[in-house]
Amino acid sequence: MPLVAGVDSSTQSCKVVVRDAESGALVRQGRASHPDGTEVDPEAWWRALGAAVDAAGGLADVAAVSVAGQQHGMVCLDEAGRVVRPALLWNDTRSAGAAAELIEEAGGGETGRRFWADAVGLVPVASFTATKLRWLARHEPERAARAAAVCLPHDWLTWRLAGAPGLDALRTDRGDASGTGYWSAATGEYRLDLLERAFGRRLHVPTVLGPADRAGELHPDPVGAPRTGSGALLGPGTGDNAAAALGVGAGPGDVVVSIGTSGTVFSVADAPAADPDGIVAGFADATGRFLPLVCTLNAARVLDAAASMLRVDLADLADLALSAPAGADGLVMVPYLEGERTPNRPLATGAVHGLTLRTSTPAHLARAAVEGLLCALADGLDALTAQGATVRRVILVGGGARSAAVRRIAPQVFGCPVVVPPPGEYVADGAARQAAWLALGGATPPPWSPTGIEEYAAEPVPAIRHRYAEARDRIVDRSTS
Ligand SMILES: Nc1ncnc2c1ncn2[C@@H]1O[C@H](COP(=O)(O)OP(=O)(O)O)[C@@H](O)[C@H]1O
Ligand SMILES: O=C(CO)[C@@H](O)[C@H](O)COP(=O)(O)O
Repeated sequence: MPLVAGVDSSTQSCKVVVRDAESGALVRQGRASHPDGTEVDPEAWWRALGAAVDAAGGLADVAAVSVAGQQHGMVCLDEAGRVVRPALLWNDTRSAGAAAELIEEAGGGETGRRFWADAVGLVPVASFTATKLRWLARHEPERAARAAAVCLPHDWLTWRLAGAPGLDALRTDRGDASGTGYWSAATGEYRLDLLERAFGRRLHVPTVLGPADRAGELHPDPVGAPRTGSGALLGPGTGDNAAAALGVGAGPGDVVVSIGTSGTVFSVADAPAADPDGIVAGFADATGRFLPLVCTLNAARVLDAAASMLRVDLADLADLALSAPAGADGLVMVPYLEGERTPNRPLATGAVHGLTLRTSTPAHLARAAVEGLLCALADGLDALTAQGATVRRVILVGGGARSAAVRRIAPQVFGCPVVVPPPGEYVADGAARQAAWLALGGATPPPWSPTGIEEYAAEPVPAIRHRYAEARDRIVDRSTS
């Protein structure tokens, strides 16, 4: 049976799975950490990929490899293919002013937002690649002058696995291209005029491949990546959310909620989204369809922060949260710890409301943290529904789905059944499924589907969301002094 490999180069770490192409059975896996920070030298991803591949027993025996990665990160390359500066990641908010400028230049307000939504399915926020290019052009003109090409984290890693064979060999896919702000999921074409509007001139961009197209071949000895072997096919790869949809096999009525560094809420759709409010991003998926998506900046790290404040580990945090009553007796946490993208409040800080003697306990704070992060995602679920998505059930994935409290409180907040696949790497799995599609051929990906799914149901508790909605806008921006 042929083996295939899938990579998830996400914000906090790199994960590699090796699976049987036909059955999808897991054969081996590995992971390695990424450095902290919102700007990262891509070489650190390359080293982590090498370590994760090594931990997964190498790639010498695989028939195909696909890379999925964190979306939107700006990787600028010079004529010789060297990075011109560390990549600015999706959660770097320094380009918030650039986003506002791009909307203003398109007519401002509702007119400007509608222009961008109609053109590329997105309204600029700090996360998107186009706004990062504007920031680079304005703030680092010398580095900007050296840029010859721009690509995304997964494009760059795929290109390195192919041996970095010149800028013309850069490849991407619809899913990740749709998060740049200069490629339209609706038309399937680049808008290089918008890239030029953002950056001041055109740059070379990767060729956009179809869902099971070949991006190249694994180089026999890509420098620094141990035991890769050679000759395996390279898939087009995709953004991490599109890969997760493929990994869990999301179908009609399924909304995927991923609680990783980002919180994302998305579904697979037959038509592109164009939300002039900018809440729902009109991405493409990894099967030739579309992926309307809402993304928050604050998700699993809200749990990390609450656990650290309470000096407990994540398992104890979950126990504490479940020991407090639903609604935490009115204690509400608005979890904008890194500013926020949805709603677009890049300078916002988090807040805790409703402190009384009764609610001043570790259990109440733990509960408020879990409920706050879920309420922010529930707002995303409402926005997705308003754009036409049907929510029969939520499929919960990402590191945060390992929390028993998140799993049990989620149906109370979302108001629908929540299913949780067994703990796993669904982004890497989606990439592996894409690689299997390439290796085996056919009109659709091989029919892998996760087994051992657990279902969580609970009576909805609308008071949790009402109380959160009252507190949501009572926040203060970060001090800039
Ligand atoms: N048992 C757990 N309970 C709560 N959170 C967890 C648990 N295990 C891992 N996490 C959190 O998951 C996050 C990483 O999730 P992951 O989906 O891998 O993120 P990313 O893909 O953005 O790198 C970390 O912030 C980590 O604290
Ligand atoms: O910006 C988005 C989606 O628009 C994020 O979802 C990134 O793609 C990062 O993902 P994680 O590392 O949190 O999985």
